[in-house]
Amino acid sequence: MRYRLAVVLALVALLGGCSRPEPRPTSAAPQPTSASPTPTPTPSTSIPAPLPGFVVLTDVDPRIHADIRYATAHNFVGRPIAGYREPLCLLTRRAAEALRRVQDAALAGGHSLKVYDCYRPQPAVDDFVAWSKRPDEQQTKAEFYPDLAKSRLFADGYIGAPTAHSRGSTLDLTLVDEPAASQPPYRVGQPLVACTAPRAQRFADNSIDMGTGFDCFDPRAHTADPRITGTARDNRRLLQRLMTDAGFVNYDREWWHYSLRDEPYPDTFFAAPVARSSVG
Ligand SMILES: C[C@@H](N)C(=O)N[C@H](C)C(=O)O
Ligand SMILES: [Zn+2]
Repeated sequence: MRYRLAVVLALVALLGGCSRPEPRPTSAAPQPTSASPTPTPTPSTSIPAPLPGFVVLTDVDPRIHADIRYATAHNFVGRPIAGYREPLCLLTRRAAEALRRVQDAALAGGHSLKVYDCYRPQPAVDDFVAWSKRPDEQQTKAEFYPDLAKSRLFADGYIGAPTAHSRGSTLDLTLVDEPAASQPPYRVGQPLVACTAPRAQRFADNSIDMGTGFDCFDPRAHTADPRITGTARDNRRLLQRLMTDAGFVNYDREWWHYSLRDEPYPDTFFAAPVARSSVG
């Protein structure tokens, strides 16, 4: 009997990830109107497993740029995040192929996509949650959440646990000019500038101007924030049109966050690390 149970558990593990009910926004957070990425944490153990039907985005479309921030120290935590073993964008094949169509359209207009984060393993989400409970660790506040208390980051919907990213068809991205301008490397300890500062002052990301930097936890990052006008507003709208035309939905609190509407794993949150060895 015990043996039979073990076989069943092993089969579940082999099928990959763990299935959960569709996440809901936390009651503390305002309700997002689209692509809700602020679900209620669901207690359960995620099973590291190969990622079925996932691909490395650059294998599907090598023209797409990548700056996988959570594999580096240049993110809101200030160090590489658990589970990011390699700086890769892993996605379901369906999402990657949809992005290839977005890239075709972006290139026709003189732009290219640049991805910041794609599939995010559950251990990375756990790392974010653990970090959020250590109020003393705020070395990146000046850049990433200059006007928001760290204690509000999850409650206000800027970080999700669990997150749609763990289902493999959600990603964070921007547009760069093509050919892309070079970007200075981020050096740990360099002076930090608020992500809400004008483009010429904040970190010199080679993104076209989106009105704030990436992972800027501030209402100015809300896609339709009325303070974002002119070129930056046009650029957000351009990204939104390109992505929407290919079947993605924007999260209205983050101009960079998109989910494939028709995702293949709407209920499954994966845990395998971000590494080439995790894809089939
Ligand atoms: C943390 C940020 N890049 C992001 O993806 N936020 C949403 C809300 C998420 O974590 O799902
Ligand atoms: Zn995101």
